[in-house]
Amino acid sequence: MSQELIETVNSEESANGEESGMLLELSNVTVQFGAVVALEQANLGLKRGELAAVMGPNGAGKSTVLKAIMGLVPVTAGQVFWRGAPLQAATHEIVKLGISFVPQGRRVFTHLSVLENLELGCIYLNDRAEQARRLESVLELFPLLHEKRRDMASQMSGGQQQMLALGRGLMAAPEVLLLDEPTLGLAPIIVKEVFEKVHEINEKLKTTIFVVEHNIKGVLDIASRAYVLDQGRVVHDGTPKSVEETNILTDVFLGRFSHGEREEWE
Ligand SMILES: Nc1ncnc2c1ncn2[C@@H]1O[C@H](COP(=O)(O)OP(=O)(O)OP(=O)(O)O)[C@@H](O)[C@H]1O
Repeated sequence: MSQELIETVNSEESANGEESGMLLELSNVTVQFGAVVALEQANLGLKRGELAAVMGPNGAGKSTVLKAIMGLVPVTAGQVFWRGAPLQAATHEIVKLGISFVPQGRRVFTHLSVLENLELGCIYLNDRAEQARRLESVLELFPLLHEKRRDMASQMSGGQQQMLALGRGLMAAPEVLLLDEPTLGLAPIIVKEVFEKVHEINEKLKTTIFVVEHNIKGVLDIASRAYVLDQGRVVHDGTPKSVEETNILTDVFLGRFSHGEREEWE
């Protein structure tokens, strides 16, 4: 490639996103379902290596953020950018770009074994050796899955199935992992284990993570960045510490916002 062409490509790539350090970015994204505005001109982004939490009350639009990235909901305005370029791939192709989605509800295949579930995480790969390498590294990261590798997923507890769902997400060797409520419905001791594992994935594998969570304390303990949503709007973007200092979550959960603006209460 000529120097001139390299510079053109680089400047195009940096038109949005990577120039500002954003690996994945939602820029002014609006998602509407008929009269319901699930996301309104939302700006959220993930820098390489970050673990960003997305928090907010029920119906705030948190899951819609992840679904907009995955092309699972119609983006009516705005754009999702991946490495600075518009993300336009079909949902089933997105995993090949390096984005892996672990949806809410531990959707493992209960009639398949642990190993079979994991293998499905990179079923699109033709390279058998690479599949085997990935399986080995996931089993190393999850000793529990290694121990239970021949068991049927139906024999596992909820927490174990969540670990399996995480492991399957990692079989795609993603640059970015999107996690929707990974601790939902789990016992407190298991919740702690799941958060520790998510943190470990971010630290050890350097996987960039977007995590939607209801468990505020747990997720703020491991996050490096925090978004707060309310009625489809991003009302806070900062460090976990800034979330605590501004008391934003109390205001949002008490309904002290109107159209994205904080209302003064006496
Ligand atoms: N497929 C859909 N059709 C119609 N409305 C939808 C659809 N998906 C989401 N919504 C609505 O969009 C809004 C945001 O939903 P979303 O699931 O993103 O919220 P959330 O913050 O993840 O909520 P929760 O914490 O309850 O999971 C809600 O009002 C929801 O009812």
